Amino acid sequence: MVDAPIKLLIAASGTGGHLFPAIALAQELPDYQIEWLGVPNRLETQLVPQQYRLNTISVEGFQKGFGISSLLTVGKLVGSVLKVRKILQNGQFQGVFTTGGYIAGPAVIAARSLGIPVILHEANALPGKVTRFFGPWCNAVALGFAVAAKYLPRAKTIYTSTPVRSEFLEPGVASSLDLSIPENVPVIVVFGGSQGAVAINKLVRECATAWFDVGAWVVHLTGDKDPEAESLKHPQYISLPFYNNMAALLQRANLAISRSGAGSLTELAVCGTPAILIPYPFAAEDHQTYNAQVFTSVGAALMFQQRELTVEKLQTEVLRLLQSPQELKVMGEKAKTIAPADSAEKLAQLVREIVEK
Ligand SMILES: CC(=O)N[C@H]1[C@@H](OP(=O)(O)OP(=O)(O)OC[C@H]2O[C@@H](n3ccc(=O)[nH]c3=O)[C@H](O)[C@@H]2O)O[C@H](CO)[C@@H](O)[C@@H]1O
Repeated sequence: MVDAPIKLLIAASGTGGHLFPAIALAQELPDYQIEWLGVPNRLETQLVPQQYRLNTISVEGFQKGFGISSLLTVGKLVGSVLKVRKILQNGQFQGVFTTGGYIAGPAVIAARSLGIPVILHEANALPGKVTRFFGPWCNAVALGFAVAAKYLPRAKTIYTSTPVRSEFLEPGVASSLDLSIPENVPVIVVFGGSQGAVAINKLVRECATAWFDVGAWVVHLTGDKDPEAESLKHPQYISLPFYNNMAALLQRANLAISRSGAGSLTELAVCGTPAILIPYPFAAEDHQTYNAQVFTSVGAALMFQQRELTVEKLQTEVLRLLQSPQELKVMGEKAKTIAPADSAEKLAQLVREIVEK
């Protein structure tokens, strides 16, 4: 008789940074029967492959009020926990994997109250509040950056790095770039996480002419919330709200200008792309600065805080780097030292060890 497949519920929601690592893990577990737990109106409805059934619950705003201070928050949490318990029981799930954030609270409580093991992956150098609070309840907390362990003294932490989408690891993926850019020109990629960054978009549009003048091309991933996204036209400028083949694009790029979300950073590291990092100033507890510091501390990137970054400064730094291929090369090599390529495998191994025990 063939054994029934192991059933795993993946609770990952909201941003590319939370979804892509979970999708990469799911792809590493082809023999598992996987379902998703998300929220009805967030990015998971677009990004989660259809083969994974998406169960949704409403937990919007949960993380913000998470101080156990507001009755409303506690009420919402109890409601969400009950719903997740029902999903887990009805589906007879044997394990839960989560990438943290607001969906993780109810997922962890529901699973642990039923004795179901939970593996949490925390991608950031400074773990989020939910991870710090619920980490000790989990069977293991896998870390995107080793430095995060010091903020989780009571959790069972293990460093796995953050999994990237499988195409990042395919040899020859660079040739799949479907943007018409001449071969020998320097390419600058600009992106602001999975949602785009309007403030960076504005700065870059004001800087770009000087970069075009020295022959550079700019691929600008603006997100879909920038009303001026279409305002710059130039033969060396490609602007898109979102681009899927990041693996090819980051390998082609000579320089990236980016926010410092954990997902973007890990991909930059895997591709060895030198970067100028501009942490999102309103990220919870300024965690993007902590992420960026992992890169600046080894010389893999430069970091500028948005409040201090003027058009002149960004324009000049980029021109300087474009004229210093050796410096770019060294930054790219340093970036590669940060990300081990087998993160998805390691994480899948950890899930198997815990869920199949
Ligand atoms: C604003 C905010 O709080 N963001 C957080 C969010 O990630 P957020 O999704 O904002 O940012 P990440 O850098 O982690 O991930 C962005 C992902 O989107 C992809 N992408 C982006 C643009 C595009 O056109 N195509 C594309 O595929 C990138 O390749 C990357 O995989 O969760 C991360 C992981 O907890 C955190 O580190 C980030 O700080």
